Amino acid sequence: MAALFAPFKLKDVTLRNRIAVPPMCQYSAVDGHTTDWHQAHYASIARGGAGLVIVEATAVSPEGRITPGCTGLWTDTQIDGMAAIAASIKAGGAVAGIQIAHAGRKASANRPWEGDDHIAPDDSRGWETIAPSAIAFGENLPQVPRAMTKDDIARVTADFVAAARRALAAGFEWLELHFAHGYLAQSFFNVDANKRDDEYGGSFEGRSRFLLETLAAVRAVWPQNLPLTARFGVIEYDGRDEATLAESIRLVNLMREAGLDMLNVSVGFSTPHASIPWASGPFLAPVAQRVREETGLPVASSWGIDVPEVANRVVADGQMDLVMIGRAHLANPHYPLKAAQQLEVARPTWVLPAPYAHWLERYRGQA
Ligand SMILES: Cc1cc2c(cc1C)N(C[C@H](O)[C@H](O)[C@H](O)COP(=O)(O)O)c1[nH]c(=O)[nH]c(=O)c1N2
Ligand SMILES: CC(=O)[C@H]1CCCN(Cc2ccccc2)C1
Repeated sequence: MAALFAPFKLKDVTLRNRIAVPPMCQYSAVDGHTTDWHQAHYASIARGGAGLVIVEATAVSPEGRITPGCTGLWTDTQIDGMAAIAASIKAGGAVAGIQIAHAGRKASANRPWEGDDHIAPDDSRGWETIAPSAIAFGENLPQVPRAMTKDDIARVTADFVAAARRALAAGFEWLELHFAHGYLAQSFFNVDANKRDDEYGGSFEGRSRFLLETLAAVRAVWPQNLPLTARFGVIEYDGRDEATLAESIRLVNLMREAGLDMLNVSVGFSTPHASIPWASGPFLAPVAQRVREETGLPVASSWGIDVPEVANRVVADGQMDLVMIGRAHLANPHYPLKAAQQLEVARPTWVLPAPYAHWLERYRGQA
């Protein structure tokens, strides 16, 4: 049995295999509401055979969006569209997950293919951004955010709780907190982005407070029998990796104690000056393994792990429990079929739903 196609049980949820479609923004929402684009995108990708499909970073408030085209769960009218998507993912045979997020100082930006930069200050499409401190990300995101007050912090944590409730109402069974990629939560933890001198900054405890408080608040409303996970950047590739990793693992252990069920290991993306080893294949797999071994949590990870044999090996070797395979699914929503064929899984076509699998199985030897 190929390790990649072994089922995976977490709390009361069982995935049919170790292939997860990670959250991938579609930038196609209208005032945070999903559209036909999302419905078709998620339904088709879920039919491809992945065990888990996680819906894109979904903002907990309007100012928490990255771009005006990002989805939201900040108001009840956004639930119906998400409920239809969750139902389609389940109908495709995958577990329906969703990631909830606040973009912090990276918010109020143009779509990647429309500049990938902050919306100009005089452009009415944009909005004021907020962050732990009045420090800009830089380069294409030069806008200096407003430093959050304690009331802002309490409100955003409450927004995460409200969004989690809406995600549950929509029928999602897997919730991921977006604590990575230089967005609000990551920036609270990052020593360069967070220069606060109150209890939400400074020491490790201060910089961890927002993440731990928000995790605890969401855990209290998310059913204990359903997975509550977080995507968190444990490394920045900014020259201080060992120190960052040590602190990050310390925080992940505290998250585990606060009820986190799994960590989705990612990169911090807190600075435009990082040296990320993109060309090194599955560069994050050894980091994921270290987190898995030093926290005892199941871990997922990603970044360039799309060759089936490589994806299979990182699971077989115990580096991660789930492989988040993103862009390869944009290129081929039936990626798991290709993986099943290459890994010589029995009756590979049956990773697809019966209306497809039956007829493909009859054409043996088809590439
Ligand atoms: C178009 C698009 C959109 C997003 C992403 C990527 C891309 C390409 N990624 C990162 C993604 O989940 C994944 O981790 C990376 O793409 C790396 O995996 P692959 O190398 O693509 O398999 C991403 N990550 C995340 O945590 N939340 C998100 O909403 C998004 N959105
Ligand atoms: C929302 C989120 O976490 C995403 C938004 C799109 C860019 N993502 C980061 C990314 C960088 C390089 C290649 C692929 C992805 C982060």
